[in-house]
Amino acid sequence: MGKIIVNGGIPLAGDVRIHGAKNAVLPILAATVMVGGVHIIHNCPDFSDVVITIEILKSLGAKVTRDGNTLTVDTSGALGNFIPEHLMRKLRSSVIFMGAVLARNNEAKISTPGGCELGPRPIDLHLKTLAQLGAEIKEEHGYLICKAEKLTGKIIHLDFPSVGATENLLLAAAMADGETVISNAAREPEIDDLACFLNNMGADVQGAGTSTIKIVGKKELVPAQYTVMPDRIVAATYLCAAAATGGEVTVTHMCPEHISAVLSVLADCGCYLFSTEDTVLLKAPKRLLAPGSIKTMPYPGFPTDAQSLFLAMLCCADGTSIITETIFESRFKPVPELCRMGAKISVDGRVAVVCGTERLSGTEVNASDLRGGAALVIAALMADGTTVINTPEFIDRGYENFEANLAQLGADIIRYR
Ligand SMILES: CC(=O)N[C@H]1[C@@H](OP(=O)(O)OP(=O)(O)OC[C@H]2O[C@@H](n3ccc(=O)[nH]c3=O)[C@H](O)[C@@H]2O)O[C@H](CO)[C@@H](O)[C@@H]1O
Ligand SMILES: C=C(OP(=O)(O)O)C(=O)O
Repeated sequence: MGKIIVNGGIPLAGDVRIHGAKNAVLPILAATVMVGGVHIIHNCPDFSDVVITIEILKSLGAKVTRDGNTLTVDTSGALGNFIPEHLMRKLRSSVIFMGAVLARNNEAKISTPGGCELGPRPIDLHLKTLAQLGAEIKEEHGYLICKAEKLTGKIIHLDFPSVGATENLLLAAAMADGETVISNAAREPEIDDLACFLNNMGADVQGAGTSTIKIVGKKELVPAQYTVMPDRIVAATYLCAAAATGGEVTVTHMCPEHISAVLSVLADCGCYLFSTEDTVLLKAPKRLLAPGSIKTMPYPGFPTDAQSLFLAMLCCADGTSIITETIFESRFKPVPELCRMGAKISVDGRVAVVCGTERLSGTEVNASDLRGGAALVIAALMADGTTVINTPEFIDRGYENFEANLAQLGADIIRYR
């Protein structure tokens, strides 16, 4: 088990470049199996969720090579329809292979996916809506056996705008017979990115990024070349780290429009922000102001994936912040660890009340999920003294060169593997 050691109290300064988005690249890589041939994926970050997705692709028969941030994925031989449970359980996006493999092979055998433990994460909406397109799905010995002689386009209403269910539907509908219309679709930018990749493969997807998506099924697709969008949650992470430490940081190669809700709260906290098309400069005040209340919502609302980051950042703000988590049942896991560092946070169900304190003090804490782990690093950067963060492997799921980037911004941070 590795650890991250941080000596806090240094305001971050400088520039940091944002890598490709985890939640975009994973479904895009899954979509490559829909048609045999050589796909080239640029701006593909190198972290453990991508490494596992590559293992899944290989288990299906694909050949994958990396040259810097470009992946070449040859899916000519990716005719497998079985994904072993030990790979499925390592990440959430493994479930998107269901739509992809079904579209190519009319058959898929997978187990339920993993991902961060944030409370129950059922896949009932994925199963229900794929069944509406004509898939028959049975559960046997812990595996989901999915079969579809033929997938047929339908008008489908999602009871909740689930990101993953929208993605699975996009893939299955892209090669179905006829037209599919998804209403109450998820509007996250990663959905639009996946749709753009599918359209590069010759699919006909219109309206992605809005709540109504129309897909006209195509009999054949072609391999594609694509550049993955920047990671909006990673951008939010560096901005929060800069704000928490009273720093001045420019985040580059990002899309400010994707994090409008995050930028608006940072401005309420007293930060000066200057955005261009693909950069954000943040100058933080000496002490942040508590922004009042934050409520996580589906896009374009405040992202649940940024909630833990703000929770940590606001521990030392002037005033009381109320954070309501509406997407996941159990996403306040870093709270006990932050309290051990001196934070004053009380949680009642889905609401956390953070009473800003003057200072946090370093101690030994345990990361237990991806963003919660990043949040502990933010707390450590603003704390007095030394903080040891155990199990940083959770952070490795979705951040490339995290400690090196923070060190580049002036942080005193070391990673032991
Ligand atoms: C790999 C990836 O892209 N992960 C993101 C994706 O996760 P994911 O795709 O799992 O998120 P969903 O939008 O599907 O889930 C949101 C909520 O809907 C519920 N639900 C979902 C599906 C379903 O069939 N039944 C059901 O009840 C979930 O339990 C959760 O409470 O979107 C989340 C919400 O923005 C983000 O936090 C994750 O980072
Ligand atoms: C919850 C997250 O990821 P996943 O859905 O892959 O667990 C996340 O990226 O914060």
